[in-house]
This record gives sequence, C-alpha cells and structure tokens, in this order.
Amino acid sequence: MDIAFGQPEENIKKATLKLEEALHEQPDVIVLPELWTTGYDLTRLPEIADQNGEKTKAFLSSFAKKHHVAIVGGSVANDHGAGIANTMYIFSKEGEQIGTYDKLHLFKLMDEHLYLTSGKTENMFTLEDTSCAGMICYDIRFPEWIRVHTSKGAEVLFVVAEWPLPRLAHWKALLISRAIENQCYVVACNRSGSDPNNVFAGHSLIIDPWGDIVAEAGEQEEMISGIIDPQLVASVRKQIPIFSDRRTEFYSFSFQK
Ligand SMILES: NC(=O)CCC(=O)C(=O)O
Repeated sequence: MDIAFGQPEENIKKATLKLEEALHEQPDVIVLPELWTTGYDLTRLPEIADQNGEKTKAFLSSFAKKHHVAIVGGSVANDHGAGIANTMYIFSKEGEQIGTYDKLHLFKLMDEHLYLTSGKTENMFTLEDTSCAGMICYDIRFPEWIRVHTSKGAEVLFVVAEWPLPRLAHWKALLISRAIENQCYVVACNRSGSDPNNVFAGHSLIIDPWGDIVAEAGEQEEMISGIIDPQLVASVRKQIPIFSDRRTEFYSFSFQK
C-alpha cells in the first residue's frame, strides 16, 4: 500500500480496506508494510507514534480475531516510554499477540538513528505449525542476523519494508539471496508511492526456498498472494543440506574498528 505521510488515522482507515480486500483470497496470514501508520515522518513521531503500540495492537488483534486470519502487522512507530521503536506485532487467527520485534538495524541513510531506538531481541514465531521469523527492511542486508533465525529452524521469513526505488535491484537480489542461502520462503511486503524524501519501490515478493519467485507486485499499490508449502523447505534442505554442512568452527570473526 501507499502510506499517507504522518497521518495515522487515514492510514488505519486505508489498511482496514486493504485487509478486507485481502480476505477475498481466504488467506491464513496477511502482511502489512513497514511504518504503515506514520510513514517516515520522523520529526513528528513524538506527536504521532502509537503509545506502547496500544492502538495498533487493538486494531490488529480485533481484525485477526473477527476474520480468523493471522497478521504480520508490518511495523509502526511505537513510543515505549524509553524512546520510539520501529516495532512489528504479530497476531494469531485467535487475535492473540504471538510476537513483537523492534527493528535491530537502524538505517542511517533515512535518519532512523536520530529518532528511533533499536531492538535487542530475536523475532521467531509459529504460524500454522510452521516456524517463522520477521525482519524489518534494512535488516535484510545482514545475512548473519537472518541466519540466527534460520539456524533455529525458521522456514518462512517475513520482511516488511519502506524500500526506495533507486535500490530496487538490491531489494530483489537481497531477498532472493536470503531465500537461497537459507532455503526458506521469503514473504516481503514493501510500500509503494512517495514521501517528501523518497519514491518507494513497491515490488512486494513471495520467493520459494529454491529462490524462484512465486508472486511479485509492480511498483504501484498491489496485493499479491501465494501458497507456502513447508514440504518444499524440507525437500530443498534435504537435497542440498547446507545446515548440516556448515563448518561453524571456522566462522567466528570480528572486525577491528
Ligand atoms: N527503511 C529501510 O530500512 C530502508 C533500507 C534501505 O533502503 C536499504 O537500502 O537498505
């Protein structure tokens, strides 16, 4: 979806319509983009961020429960008292909150480090008996962070983003690489449209564990859907067993600053 700059009420109305439209596909899970309530209106976050994510959580929980659909709730600006985080909430079909994640890697090129606090925890959760992980945008440039999750069993990687158009090629290459190197599904939701500083790429993607594209949106607003088959994860991992072939004793390193 496109996102109205700094206008949470308008974005919540729009997201409601989009979520309702998505129900036509009878999905098990719906995914929203990064910072979908406020966009990158960072200077106004103290006014417009959600206090402890309460409004967002109430909205997502009630939609999930009413329509019996799980939601990977993109992310929102969440004022948690000790700063404002870029937070993802995940809700089960019963409307239970089954995950919370504050973006770990803040993106300096878009000034996140000046306005946001970063997270400190992993993001693993289970949907439909399938082990999943959730990442926020810039996080996908850190394969070691993704590996922390897939080495613990994640089979589906959800990515929510506000990724700008000039780096569309990076977006696609990074997502396909993360799918191939982790032999997992990647379900990636990016915003479309523009704000005062950026034009965004759209091109939400669903990629299978072999690295093949299952569905891809265009640059404008568009909903895509696909089927996740956990058997395919198992079969690709059996065919080329990268997880058991790892030589972790050789991988420990640190860079001098
Ligand atoms: N919102 C983001 O984290 C953007 C990340 C990005 O554009 C990149 O190139 O990385």
